[in-house]
Amino acid sequence: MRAALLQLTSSDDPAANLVTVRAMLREAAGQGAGFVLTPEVSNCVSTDRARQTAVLRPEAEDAFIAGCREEAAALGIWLLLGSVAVKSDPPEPRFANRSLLIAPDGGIVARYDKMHMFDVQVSETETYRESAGFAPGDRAVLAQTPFGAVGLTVCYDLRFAYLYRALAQAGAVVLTVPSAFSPGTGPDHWQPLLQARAIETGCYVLAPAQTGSHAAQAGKTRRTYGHSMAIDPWGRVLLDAGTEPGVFCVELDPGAVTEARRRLPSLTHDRAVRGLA
Ligand SMILES: O=C(O)CNC(=O)[C@H](CS)NC(=O)CCC(=O)C(=O)O
Repeated sequence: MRAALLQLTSSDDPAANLVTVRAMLREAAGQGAGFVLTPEVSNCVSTDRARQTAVLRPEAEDAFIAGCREEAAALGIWLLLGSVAVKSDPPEPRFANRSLLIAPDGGIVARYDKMHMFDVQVSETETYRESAGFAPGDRAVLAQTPFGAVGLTVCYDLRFAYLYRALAQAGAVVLTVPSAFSPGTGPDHWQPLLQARAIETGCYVLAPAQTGSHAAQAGKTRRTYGHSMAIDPWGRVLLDAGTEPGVFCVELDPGAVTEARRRLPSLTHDRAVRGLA
């Protein structure tokens, strides 16, 4: 199975982003990919609440999602919309940061709302308050596919190892981490965390990312770290996409999951943690 990671510099215009993503989906399918993954908030990178309120829609009315489903069906590919920002069901006023897995017939087979909110002051000049705009999800999601069970996560979730362990112990062989990682944390944390999650679980870790300078919003330019990555179940880096947008392919071998877990079966060696109460 060939997977393709799309590295994007999404703008705050969902219609323009759709045109870009559809072209890249065709390029990925042309390169033989049967599973294509996009980064966090592929439909709209924006920190401007008024702009988001104007352009974002509930999932069922979102033209970006509809267009991507149509393209996936036309190409006959599996598609992970790493995440899309969508309006939540009332009365929740905040948006959902939602990962959608789309089957080759265009149907949505799994949806996961990002659980951990990035409420962090990375430095004097870099502060994030994700929970102000987004409502966190409260359940993990494992999706069955012909290439194995896929555990859905998003970006900052990466720092919470228990989620990945639970997904792997529930049967995941692929873990997805679509992201818009911050330039202040990416250089030191992104790759080691992705490798740790792969090593701990014996899963493939697929992490398509936003990259570069996004449209200025409310006077501030949003920057993201890029470096979309694929890690194999032994923890080796299969792909580092650098910082330019593009389509990046990797080969997935289900046998590699079995082999990594045979050599290092730590996933079955859990002990209860006692003595701290
Ligand atoms: O706000 C949006 O447009 C979409 N959401 C994001 O970009 C989120 C919250 S600001 N980014 C992260 O989770 C980065 C985590 C990170 O960088 C780390 O864990 O170090």
